[in-house]
Amino acid sequence: MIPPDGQPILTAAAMRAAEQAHGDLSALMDRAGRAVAQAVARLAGPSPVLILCGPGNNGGDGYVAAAALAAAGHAVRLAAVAPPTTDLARAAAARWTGRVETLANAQPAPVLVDALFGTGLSRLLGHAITAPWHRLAAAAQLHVAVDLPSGIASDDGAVLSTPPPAQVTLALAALKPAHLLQPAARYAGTVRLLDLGIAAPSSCHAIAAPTLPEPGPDSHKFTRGMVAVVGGAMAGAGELAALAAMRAGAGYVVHLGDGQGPPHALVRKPWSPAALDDPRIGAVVIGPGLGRDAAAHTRLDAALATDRPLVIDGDALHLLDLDRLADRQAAAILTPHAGEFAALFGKGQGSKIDRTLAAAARARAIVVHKGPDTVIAAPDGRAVVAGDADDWLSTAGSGDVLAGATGATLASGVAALDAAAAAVWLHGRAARRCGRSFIADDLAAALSRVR
Ligand SMILES: NC(=O)C1=CN([C@@H]2O[C@H](COP(=O)(O)OP(=O)(O)OC[C@H]3O[C@@H](n4cnc5c(N)ncnc54)[C@H](OP(=O)(O)O)[C@@H]3O)[C@@H](O)[C@H]2O)[C@@H](O)CC1
Ligand SMILES: [K+]
Repeated sequence: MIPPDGQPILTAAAMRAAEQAHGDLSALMDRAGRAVAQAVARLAGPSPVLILCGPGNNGGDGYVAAAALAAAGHAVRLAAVAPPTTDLARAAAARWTGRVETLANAQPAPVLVDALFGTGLSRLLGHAITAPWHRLAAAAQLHVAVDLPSGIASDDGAVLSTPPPAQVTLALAALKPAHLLQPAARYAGTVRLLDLGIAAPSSCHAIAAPTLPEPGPDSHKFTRGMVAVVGGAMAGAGELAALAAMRAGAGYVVHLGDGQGPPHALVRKPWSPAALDDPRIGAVVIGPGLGRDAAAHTRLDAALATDRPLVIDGDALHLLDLDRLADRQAAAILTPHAGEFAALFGKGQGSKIDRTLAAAARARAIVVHKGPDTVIAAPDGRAVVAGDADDWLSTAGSGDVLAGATGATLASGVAALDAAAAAVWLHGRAARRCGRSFIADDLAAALSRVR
C-alpha cells in the first residue's frame, strides 16, 4: 500500500490504454484482486468482511479478492448488485464458489468492501443500490473502496451519487483525478496505491515533499534568495507575504511600500520602480493588498517591465493583461483562487486539471489554481495536484502567505513548476502544524518549522 505522494495520475481512458498496452487483462485482474485481498486482510485483522460487487470489472476485482480471502481462511461474504457483464468479470465470478447474496438482503459485516463501480461509472446510481449500501456502511466499522468510491466520476471528481465515505481507498495501478479533486476526494478517505506492475506514464502527478536547496558553508543571504514584495493599498497583506517569504527560507526580503514595525529582519523601503532593478532579486511578489486603483496599475506595469521572475496574486490578477506575460522571458507564477481564475480565464472545459493546464498554456506561465484541491500546471503540459487542503486554511491572509512562500521558493533558484509545488506543499503542511482556528500570521510562522 503505497502513499500517493508523487505518484502518476491517469484519466480513465489513459488507464484503459495502459491496461491494453500491458496485454494480459485477466492476469491484471488477478493481480488487482489479490492485492486488494492482501490489503483488506491487513486492514481488517480477523474481522469478517462483506464484499459488494458491481457488474463490471470493478466487481470482477471484488470476486477475485473474495476468492483469495476465502482461500486464506478469512471470513468473507459477497453480495452482488447484478450478474457480471464483462468476460473478465464473468471469469472472476466463476472463481467465487460461495453464496452470492443480494444487496437488498445482505446482513452487515464489520468490514465492508465497495467493489461496485470504478472508472467505468457513467451515470447516477439507483436507489436500489445506494439505500442498502448506505445501510451496510453505517453498520460497518471499516469501509474500503476498490479503486474509487462508487458514485464518483473518475476524471473530474464530480459526485454523481453520494457514496458513504470510505476510510481507505485502494487505487489500482495509478491514481485517478478523483482521488485528489474535490468534492469526490473527501469520500475516498486515506488513498493507498496498489502497484500492479504496469507502466502508467503521466505528465500529471500527486504533490510530494519538495527538494529545496539547503544553505551550505558558502551561502550568504543573497544566495539563499532575495524576494521583493510590492506593497499597496493594504500594507498588512504585503507584509504577511513578506513574512511568509522569510519563513519559507528566503535570505533577504524587502517590502516596497508603506508600513512599519516588526519583524526587524524585514527590510522596508518606499515604493519606487527603480527598486525592482536590483539584479539580486530572485522573485518579485505582487498582488497581496495591492488594490486596484491607478497606483496599483502603475506598480504592476513596473513589475511586468522587469526581467525578474514574478509571483502574481490577488488584486494583480484582476489588473493583469495576459498578453503582457507572453513578451517576458523570466518565469511567472499566477496564484488565482476560483473567482480570480474565472475572471482571468473564463469557465473553461473539463476537469480542474484540464482547465488549469489550458490556463497555463494561455498565460505561458505557471498557474496555481487554489482551492480545497490545488492544481499547479505548466505551459508544457505538466501538472501537480494537491488534494485535501486543511479546511481551516479558509482564513483571511492565507493566500498572501502562499504568495510570499512562492516568492521564496522561486528565488531559491528551483524551476518555476517545482517552486510553485514546493510552496503549496509547505503551505499545506504549515496549516496542519497550526491545528485549528489559526490565523494567517501563525501560518507564516509555521513555515519555518516545516522547512
Ligand atoms: N487499473 C488496472 O490496471 C485494472 C483495473 N481494473 C478494474 O476495472 C475497473 C473498470 O472496470 P469497467 O470499465 O468494467 O467499469 P466499472 O467501474 O466496473 O463499471 C462498469 C459497469 O457498470 C455499469 N454501470 C455504470 N454506471 C452504472 C450505474 N450508474 N448503475 C448501474 N450500472 C452502471 C456499466 O454498465 P453500462 O454503462 O455499460 O451499461 C458496466 O457494466 C477499474 O475501476 C478497476 O477496478 C482491474 O479489473 C484490472 C486492472
Ligand atoms: K468501487
